[in-house]
Amino acid sequence: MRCCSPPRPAWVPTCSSSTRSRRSTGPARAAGTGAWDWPPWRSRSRSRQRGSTIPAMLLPDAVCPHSTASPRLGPRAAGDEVHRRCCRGQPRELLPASCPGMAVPLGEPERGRAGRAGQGRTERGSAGQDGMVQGGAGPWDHRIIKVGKDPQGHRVQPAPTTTITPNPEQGAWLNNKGAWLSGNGRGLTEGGWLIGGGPTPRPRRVPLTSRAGNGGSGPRPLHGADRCGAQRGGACSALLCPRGWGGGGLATAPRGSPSPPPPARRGVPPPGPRVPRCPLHAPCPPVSPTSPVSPYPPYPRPPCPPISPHIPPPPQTPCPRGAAPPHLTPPPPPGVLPLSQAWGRAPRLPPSPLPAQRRAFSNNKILVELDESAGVATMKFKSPPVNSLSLDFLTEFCISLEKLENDRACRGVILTSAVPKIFSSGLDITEMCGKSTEHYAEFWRAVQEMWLRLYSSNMVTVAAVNGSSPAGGCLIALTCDYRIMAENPKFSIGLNEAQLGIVAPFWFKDTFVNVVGHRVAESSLQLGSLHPAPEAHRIGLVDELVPEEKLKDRATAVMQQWLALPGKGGTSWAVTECRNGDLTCVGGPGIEAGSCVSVGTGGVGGWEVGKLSKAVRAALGCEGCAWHTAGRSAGCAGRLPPAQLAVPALLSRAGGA
Ligand SMILES: CCCCCCCC/C=C\C/C=C/C(=O)SCCNC(=O)CCNC(=O)[C@H](O)C(C)(C)COP(=O)(O)OP(=O)(O)OC[C@H]1O[C@@H](n2cnc3c(N)ncnc32)[C@H](O)[C@@H]1OP(=O)(O)O
Repeated sequence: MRCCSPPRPAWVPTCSSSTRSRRSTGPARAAGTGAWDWPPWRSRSRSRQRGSTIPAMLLPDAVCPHSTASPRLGPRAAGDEVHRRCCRGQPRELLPASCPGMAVPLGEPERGRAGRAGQGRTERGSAGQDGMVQGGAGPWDHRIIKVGKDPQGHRVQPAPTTTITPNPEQGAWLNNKGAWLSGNGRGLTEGGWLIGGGPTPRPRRVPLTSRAGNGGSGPRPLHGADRCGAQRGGACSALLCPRGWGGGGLATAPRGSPSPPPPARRGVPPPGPRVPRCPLHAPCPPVSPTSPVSPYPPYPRPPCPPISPHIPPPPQTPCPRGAAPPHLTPPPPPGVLPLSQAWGRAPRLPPSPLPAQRRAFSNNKILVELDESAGVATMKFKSPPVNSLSLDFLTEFCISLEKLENDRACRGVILTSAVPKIFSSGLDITEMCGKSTEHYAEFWRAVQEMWLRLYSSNMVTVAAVNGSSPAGGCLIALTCDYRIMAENPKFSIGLNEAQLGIVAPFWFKDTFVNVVGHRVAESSLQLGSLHPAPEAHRIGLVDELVPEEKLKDRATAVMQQWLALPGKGGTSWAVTECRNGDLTCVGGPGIEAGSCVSVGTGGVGGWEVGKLSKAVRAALGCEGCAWHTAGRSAGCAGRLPPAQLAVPALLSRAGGA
């Protein structure tokens, strides 16, 4: 029986052959032992392909680290507790009866859960993941088992067993979370992801009037009290609860969405007209200082981000980012509509007509400054004396990252410290002794969460290491795309756990190995070495050294370099045509015509541009189909009309992956 997925992300696989083969050290059973690595996550090479790998499985109950059957998490009580919270995010159909998550009555409307899907809740999103559907006894019975991003570029994770019901009168589709889908049955989309058909094992029709929640594109506001799992007695995670993220805004239909207005729910006044989702227009949600049922210990929730005074307040006002900049909209190839025309959405944010817009938000331990014009945020750790990674820090880190992840204006993050001479001292040692088992479990979960979110961020991440960075601090730097360190030899970095008499977790190790190579990692880990900056550079632990006063500028320059690339951080889209069994890029900004375009293994939007391996091409063997890829800042808005896509064919040729 399958149980819960990792704490996050929790995509449900569509195919065992999905992308596992592309991982160097992804989740796998240890040979002969039957044991599973945990957390099931990819590692990456330095020439990583962001978004090209995904967690490829739900974990069986026995290997869920939070389940009582897991040998990894220790005492049963802690396992139960965390497992319950973890599994809260899973469709109940997939939970075993033994799962503590099943303690929540099945009959209860899943409002809090539904609210997770696409409402400010971001899933560690591999940009290249597609929605897949199992089933379909009729043309409208589909079980979405994996989804990706919504049309605005926000990742969504609807419950993996979404049932889609047609609403013929309005020519659209409604899933069992109340989210509107658009499409024609062959190319249904939810949250911007194409879904297909097939027989449904157990189609579940949900009467319109009993639907609760909103799968992400529905009209109901995010921040109502009934949106929060905490309000119904369910577990509410600060990271999951939309109210934990002040900038979530309204979960409304994308601009130009063909979705019809939603039906009124019984007892619920019909919602107002849909308005474009613009974080700057989002009303500040009510924020409760603490949540009694939060799996996190009470902590002051971050205040809502300030709304820039120059942004007109009414949400109905057309978003100033709405129009596509002409110079960024490349001419489409013959017969192919520009993505923005095809779907009525801007493929990316226009440059602001105003002077550089900067926004900042801050919580107790992290200061975030977002330069909207550059699309780059700086996260400054400000938790003196040493920026130790306490539970509070980790929680705020994840919230800040998620905020930025949800912000279309942000495409890259620079991590640095506001504390002189210290980047981060690593895990807060005081969190690791004299606390309850539950606290340990919670703390460790938060450590993993931080790593997972950062590692798999769709934003370009650059560590500007302006001080010492032992252990967990080093992990943060390792988890970024690029590391620049101040060239002060007094600053050191490394995984020094051995010196503390503890062993770096294997995923610390894997991340380290990916950066410095096996042998260097081996000896460094065994000795618990802290490498002075010059040595760290020599062994490849950091990518470059610069004088401390130039660190910021250099990080900014590197970021610009990364963001100029198409794909993950880039702003380009490209269209490919299949000619003679090959995929040929017909061009796009920053993409040379004739270059290969990575199509991953199915799906639309968000794919990175890069080399398309012969193997993938052979697997796809596409003929006469068109494909496109959209960069993140295009908000993954790029979708060709279904008629122009042959995605199902591609998917089937790719083995359903
Ligand atoms: C609980 C469930 C999970 C269990 C998991 C078990 C397995 C985990 C296995 C491995 C993962 C571990 C990862 C880690 O990150 S462990 C932490 C490793 N960190 C260190 O070893 C850093 C130790 N600190 C230093 O080296 C230095 O403090 C410094 C270089 C960061 C700064 O030096 P300096 O400027 O001279 O400051 P001080 O040394 O005087 O320190 C100031 C102040 O800060 C306190 N402090 C330092 N580090 C930490 C820390 N990691 N956590 C908490 N507090 C820290 C230090 O004690 C001083 O406090 P004060 O005496 O009260 O002023």
